[in-house]
Amino acid sequence: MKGVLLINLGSPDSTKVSDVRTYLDEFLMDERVIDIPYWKRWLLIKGIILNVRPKKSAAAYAKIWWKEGSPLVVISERFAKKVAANTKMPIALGMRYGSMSIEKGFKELADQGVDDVFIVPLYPHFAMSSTETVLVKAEEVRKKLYPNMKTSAIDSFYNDPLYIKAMSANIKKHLAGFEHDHILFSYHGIPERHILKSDTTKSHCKIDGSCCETASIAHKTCYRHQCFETTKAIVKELGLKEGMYSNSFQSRLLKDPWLKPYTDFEFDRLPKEEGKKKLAVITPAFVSDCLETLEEIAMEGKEQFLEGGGTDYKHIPCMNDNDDWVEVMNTWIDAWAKQ
Ligand SMILES: C=CC1=C(C)c2cc3[nH]c(cc4nc(cc5[nH]c(cc1n2)c(C)c5CCC(=O)O)C(CCC(=O)O)=C4C)c(C)c3C=C
Ligand SMILES: [Fe+2]
Ligand SMILES: [Fe+2]
Repeated sequence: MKGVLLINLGSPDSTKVSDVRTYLDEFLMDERVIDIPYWKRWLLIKGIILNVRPKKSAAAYAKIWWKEGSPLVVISERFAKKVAANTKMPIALGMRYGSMSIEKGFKELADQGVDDVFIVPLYPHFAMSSTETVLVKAEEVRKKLYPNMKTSAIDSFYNDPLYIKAMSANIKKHLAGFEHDHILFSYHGIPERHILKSDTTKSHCKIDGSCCETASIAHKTCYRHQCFETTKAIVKELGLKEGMYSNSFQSRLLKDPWLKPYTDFEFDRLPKEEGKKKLAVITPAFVSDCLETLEEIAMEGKEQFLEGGGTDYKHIPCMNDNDDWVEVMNTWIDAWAKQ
């Protein structure tokens, strides 16, 4: 029997510093997230980061936490429930990190007699720290616990016309009544070196981004190219004018260079250097709202932009469990099931 496993990133169990530490330990010890030799990662994460970061992150989570739990988890559960209501196929949800694990998701499907699983990482764009680590972990679990199960995975959907249409409709709905002079497309950042590591041709991708407009098979796994393509497609769908929008990358950690321009620098630069005072921010790398959108963009970003000279600011919510997005997922699932 066929079934679907939706996989998102995951959150701590609560905003307690100890729970946040456990979650960050699993997340940051992932070799596809902090991609340095094991002993160096161990010293950096266990010796330094886990002594300071959990307290700071726990305080940030406390600002956005819902009565039902982490917004990312609650929204993903609501989404999965709605998708399940529109199909006869069993639908399960798992998280790459935290207690709502990928193992649990597989078990739920296996218990219902599923032996052919469609894996859907809930990330539109490929990155080694998001899609790849999900697929590697899912394969590890399958091999170890369900060796007779068949699996296949959805392709990155950054330019899928259905995703673009649903995203654009969501943006249009939330922009209504908000007068703006600029739209910032803020994507989750990654360290620049990840772009080179994920280049399957080992020659196409360049740190400076001069490669992203030249067609290449490397773009199948190029996060920056895929982000730019999402922007272009949404711009086309919404008919946005040149000069009225731009891209940036958020959520840097540690000192290495990450993809540029940095979102927090843009919050200062746009009002000061470009005279943009009324800003709408959209976050297409996230299908559900989470710490990085609700705290970093909707709260911290707003404060920074207004302090820097901006006058109006709005974060456009992610698609979350809206009906268009649910319908898109059901269409993809049906298409896979018919193959
Ligand atoms: C080196 C560190 C990180 C990389 C690389 C990275 C890539 C990456 N992350 C997401 C999506 C999310 N990240 C979220 C939180 C988060 N991310 C990092 C670090 C890296 N992410 C940390 C340490 C945290 C935890 C919070 C913090 O301490 O700042 C979240 C939100 C989770 C939630 O519970 O709400 C998401 C979603 C993507 C898509 C990505 C690569 C493209
Ligand atoms: Fe992240
Ligand atoms: Fe590129």
